[in-house]
Amino acid sequence: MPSVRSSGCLISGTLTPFLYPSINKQLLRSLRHAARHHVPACQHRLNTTVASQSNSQDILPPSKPPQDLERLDPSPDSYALTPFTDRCTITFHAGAGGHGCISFLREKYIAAGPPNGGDGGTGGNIYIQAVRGETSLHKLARRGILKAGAGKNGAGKNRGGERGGDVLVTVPVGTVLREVWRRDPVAEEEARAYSERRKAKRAEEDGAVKGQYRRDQWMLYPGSQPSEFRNMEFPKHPGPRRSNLALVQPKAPVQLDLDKPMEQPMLLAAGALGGLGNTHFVSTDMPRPKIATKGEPGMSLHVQLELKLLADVGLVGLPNAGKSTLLRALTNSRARVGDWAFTTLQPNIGTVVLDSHKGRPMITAGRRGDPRTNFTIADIPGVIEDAHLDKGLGLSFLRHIERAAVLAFVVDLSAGDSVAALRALWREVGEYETFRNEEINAETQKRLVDWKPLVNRATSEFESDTFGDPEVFEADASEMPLPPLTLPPITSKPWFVVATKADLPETQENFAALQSYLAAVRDGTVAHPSGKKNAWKDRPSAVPVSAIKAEGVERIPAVVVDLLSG
Ligand SMILES: Nc1nc2c(ncn2[C@@H]2O[C@H](COP(=O)(O)OP(=O)(O)OP(=O)(O)O)[C@@H](O)[C@H]2O)c(=O)[nH]1
Ligand SMILES: [Mg+2]
Repeated sequence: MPSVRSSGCLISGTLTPFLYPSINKQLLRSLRHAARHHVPACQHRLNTTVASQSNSQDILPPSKPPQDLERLDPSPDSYALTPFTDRCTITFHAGAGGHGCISFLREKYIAAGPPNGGDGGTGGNIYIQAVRGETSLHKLARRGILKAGAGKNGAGKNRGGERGGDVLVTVPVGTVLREVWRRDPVAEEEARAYSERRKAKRAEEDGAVKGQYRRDQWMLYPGSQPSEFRNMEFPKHPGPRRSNLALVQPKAPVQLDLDKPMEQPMLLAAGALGGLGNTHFVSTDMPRPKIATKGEPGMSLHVQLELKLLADVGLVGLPNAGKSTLLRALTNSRARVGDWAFTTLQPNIGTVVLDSHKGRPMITAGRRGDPRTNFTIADIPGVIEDAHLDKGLGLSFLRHIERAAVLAFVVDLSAGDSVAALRALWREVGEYETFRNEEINAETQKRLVDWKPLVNRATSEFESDTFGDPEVFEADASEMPLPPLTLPPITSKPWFVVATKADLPETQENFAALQSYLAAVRDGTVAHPSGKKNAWKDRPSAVPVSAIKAEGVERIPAVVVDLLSG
């Protein structure tokens, strides 16, 4: 019935009386009636509150608007694939400096005035800032390279070049940045100048050398003959120069653990200085210098970014336990839900807003006393038996579990013994922890023997004074993996259990068994399900919910905030 559908969409619009004044009230009423019976097709697009006549309405409590619950049991195509990346490498290029200008005053009756070439502009800086609200590194992973703007060249009338544009890199809170390699042309030049000075000292000839100049350092007046410069005595080159900002740059190799939101951006790589205009080279011998210096080239920094903290809460559960449905019930997430295992293939992050900023704060607890207005939840792919041996989606998602502050074990009350399910989940997590510790130990051993940190190569040259081995430079350092991050043990994290599908019949006994098991763990009469000694067991609790009906989920934020605040 395409005609009815289109008119159904039409009548809901507020502009209808103006656009279609001929449609009388009677006709509108009959169209509305027809549209009500054909809502599903256009309701999605209109986002109206027209009541659906679907079967699901029978099981819904009358107080809830139906569309709120429809999103908890969506059709397979009603989801958004949120891009997600928790580790990436990226190269930052700070801006190069603009060149100095060679110019002379020229006015009426002053045919050949004094020099007035301005200096080149400074290159743009690279800043980094950890902010709340970002949950993934996918935007940076897609860029691969980020360049700050180069400084503009100087101009006549002593006008300096414009500064290059800065780049601000925003990353999620909990990102770890580690330097893989860097190329700092100014440091290389410093090393070169140092070794040349030593050579010159030996030959007892320092200072200006007639007819000898490095073409890559100087700008030459285009109107002159090359022979002019061949016979010219060049002034001493000012040498490699750095901006004062470079002093506040973090020392090489950069290692940053950005685990708190930053109020101000932090400088990562300062832009290079611009070249000097020809006014700087005026002397009695050379009153009208036809030379200026080039701008310094900008530095490059290749770093690895890794999310140490993925989200405040990680949902850990067997496949099909209802994790994605729970995330949809708690947040605005559009995670895919399906009645089959491995519906979720990569983490989905949702944000639970605790305070709507209307009236008094609802919950004012935080890790350092600051008011917490929201927290994030990560829906992670389902864990299966022997996942720690890389079965199923294996280690990749266990890695994500390690990156949550609080673990929420999601067990399906309708799928057999939930105590056994919880223990199976903990067994995998515990095994993974053992496996990871071994991995880190092995890595440390290896690196003690043959791993050299990838330090600033120019600095190492400077120290060794063995300039000029290009082979050392060309080694592809990006291939060299960095050691794994050291993270707090998973078993030390606070945890609780979300018992889902409590709306299904005969789930009460299962939940009662789960509760008594948790009470026994708390009291110490039963060992911690991971089998680890120092595991967290202060106050594990179980929350029964029906995620599909959004019942019982409102208790979860309070439990999470309690565990997050320690
Ligand atoms: N009756 C009932 N069904 C539920 C509930 N929660 C989820 N389901 C259903 O269980 C099935 C699996 O839900 P998902 O949310 O996709 O499960 P999952 O844990 O994310 O699954 P994977 O992503 O494969 O690990 C879907 O058909 C849901 O509709 C619930 O509280 N009650
Ligand atoms: Mg899922």
